[in-house]
Amino acid sequence: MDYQKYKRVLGIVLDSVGTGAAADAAQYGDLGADTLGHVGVAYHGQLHLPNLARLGISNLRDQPILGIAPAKAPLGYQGKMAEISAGKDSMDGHWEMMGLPVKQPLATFPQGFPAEIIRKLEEFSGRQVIVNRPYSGTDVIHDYGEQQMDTGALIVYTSGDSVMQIAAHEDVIPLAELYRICQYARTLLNGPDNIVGRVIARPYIGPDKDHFTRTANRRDFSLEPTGETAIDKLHQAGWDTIAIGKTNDIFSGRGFGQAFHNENNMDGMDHVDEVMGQDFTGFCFTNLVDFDAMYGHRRDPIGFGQALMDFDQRLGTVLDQLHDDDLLVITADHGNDPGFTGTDHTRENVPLLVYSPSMQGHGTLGTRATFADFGATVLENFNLPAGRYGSSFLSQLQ
Ligand SMILES: O=P(O)(O)O[C@H]1O[C@H](CO)[C@@H](O)[C@H]1O
Ligand SMILES: [Mn+2]
Ligand SMILES: [Mn+2]
Repeated sequence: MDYQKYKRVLGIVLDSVGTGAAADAAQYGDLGADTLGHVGVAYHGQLHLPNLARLGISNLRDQPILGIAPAKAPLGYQGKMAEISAGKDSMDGHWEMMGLPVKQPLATFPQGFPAEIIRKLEEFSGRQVIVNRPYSGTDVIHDYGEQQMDTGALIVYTSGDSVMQIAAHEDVIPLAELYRICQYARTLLNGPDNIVGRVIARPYIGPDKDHFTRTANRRDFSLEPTGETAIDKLHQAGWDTIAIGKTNDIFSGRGFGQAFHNENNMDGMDHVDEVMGQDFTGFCFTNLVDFDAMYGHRRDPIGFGQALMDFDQRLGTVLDQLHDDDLLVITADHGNDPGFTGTDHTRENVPLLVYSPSMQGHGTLGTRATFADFGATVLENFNLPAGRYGSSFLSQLQ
């Protein structure tokens, strides 16, 4: 089988690393949000991202990130992508990248989930449901974790996104049982009345409320993709499709030939190194979730910046390992500005950094009208027909 330019495409999604408010940010209450910009401000010019800088992370912005000068001759091509999905969650972002924007808003529950759903959940699990309203996931285990341990209840909570999250102590509800309960909850939220993007298992450990921590045994039970994605097309055509991290969960595993679970960002980068050592032909789709889960939702710009610097260091190894016929694409799925009010995602454009050592030139890809341009480019590279959304920038990469 023949491909156009690149034998391996390595996509890395820096979860929630937005690069400034989207044109429609006001509709989401997110005017002025700028994840990368505000992390830079929090560091007073001391944020050091040499490899992202070489790839042009500051070049693609109207205002450079504080302390990161735009590269004079950046490596490869850079731009931004705007989102057309009717949401700003991970599922919307990743599905749209793969050609399946979520056009109808999914259900959100600012007042908590309907009594009928809670009743069924209690009946199935034989456990009481507590909380049932929007909450920060770290606050909710601090405030209700001890009650959860004493009673064996399920902490059910949500956010501004279309998510049902279920938290339970690992010693009180074994993981297998928690996952089973989440899988059942999934079946209650597939429509037609309530269509919810994700049910997320949120296990935690620790002796008491001041020492509870969430574990890497989080699992996302996503809605089954409602149409064909670029991953499906690649897989059906016989190309290799590899998921690293949450990407596998986000597509309900559909279309991936191989999948790795990440313990954290550095473990995710270990998997990237491992996969780069494989002789595959196709697409590897990585998600690094710590930016979002550990720092964005916690509104911790210093932690966020440190995670970016840690990633940047690992990126250096990736750049050294790239083959001439590899294409590296670094992007994000939404924003989560740690300098913004609240604890929710922010509607932002996302960076688009595209590089192969075989490139002779460099240049700009502008502001892409949809995240789907990424998937469209991958499809064209592997000689597959374009979907309804997205336009390929493959021919611009010289
Ligand atoms: O506060 P935590 O539990 O991290 O939850 C966050 O994680 C969800 C998925 O990104 C978001 O919708 C938000 O609710
Ligand atoms: Mn995300
Ligand atoms: Mn999030």
